[in-house]
Amino acid sequence: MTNPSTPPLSGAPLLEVQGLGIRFGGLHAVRDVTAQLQPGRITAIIGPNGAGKSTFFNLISGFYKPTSGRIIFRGEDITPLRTHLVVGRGIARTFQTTTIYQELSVLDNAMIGHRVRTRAGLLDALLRTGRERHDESESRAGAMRALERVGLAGQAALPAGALNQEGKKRVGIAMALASDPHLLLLDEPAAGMNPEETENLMGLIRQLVSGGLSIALVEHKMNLVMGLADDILVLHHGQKIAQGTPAQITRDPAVVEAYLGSHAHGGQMGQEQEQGGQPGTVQDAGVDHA
Ligand SMILES: Nc1ncnc2c1ncn2[C@@H]1O[C@H](COP(=O)(O)OP(=O)(O)OP(=O)(O)O)[C@@H](O)[C@H]1O
Repeated sequence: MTNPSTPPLSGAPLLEVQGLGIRFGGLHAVRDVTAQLQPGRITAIIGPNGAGKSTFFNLISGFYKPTSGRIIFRGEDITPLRTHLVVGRGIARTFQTTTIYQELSVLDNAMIGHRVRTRAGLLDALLRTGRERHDESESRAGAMRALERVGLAGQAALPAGALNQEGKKRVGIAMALASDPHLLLLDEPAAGMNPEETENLMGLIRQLVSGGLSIALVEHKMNLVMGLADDILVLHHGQKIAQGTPAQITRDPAVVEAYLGSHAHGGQMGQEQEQGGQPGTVQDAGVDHA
């Protein structure tokens, strides 16, 4: 499924990884992955537990340095850059477990997102040193713009802890958006959300993309992935086994095998199977539909 607002492919990828890999001791967590992410699109990265999805995100965002391969973003080789420089180039991410500061206001959280991501100075941000005060108005404006984008401008003064689960997720996304990225990486954005909240989140993601943002997400909930993604990259044992549209991916024998295999070996996917899935598809392979 392609978003109605999806722009035609212009040719130049937004992000390209070439032979990307990382080893942890003897474990090859990501191995020789070559793939492209196109601008203005939603790319989902899926795969059984332990497939290397989060590690892939950590590589792209500069948290881990690859042991092989290159990462090209908007035509620039960003492989050697440290995290805050990667953010400066326009890649921001959320985390599986979003760290928000419950006692601080929604606005302060978004401002911390702006400062941490652009200056790599959490302590500065929390202690409000002179340098930070100097940047305060810039951060405030950036944070407010981010809150408007996630629909939280009206709750800016509330303590973040007063928001419901969906609101807290939106704060986490605003923290990432505060650096005004070109590419937003969402790590399991729907984790812990009920179906209604998940639907709302999908609406927000579509809205952000129609506003010009490109998004890559790691997600286990297949209804979200299949309903949202323009393009899906499938990892298994750290390797890319397929990339294509949701329709292509659900019928890809290697993908079905990877999911069925992981299900058969102790149900690694760990989620219940929904009634009525189509036989021989990823939906049928023990993947969570939420
Ligand atoms: N910092 C690290 N040190 C050692 N091993 C790691 C590290 N980070 C990840 N791994 C290992 O790399 C492999 C891939 O992990 P990763 O978290 O990327 O998988 P995943 O696909 O995101 O899994 P899940 O769906 O469970 O979140 C796993 O075997 C994991 O234990």
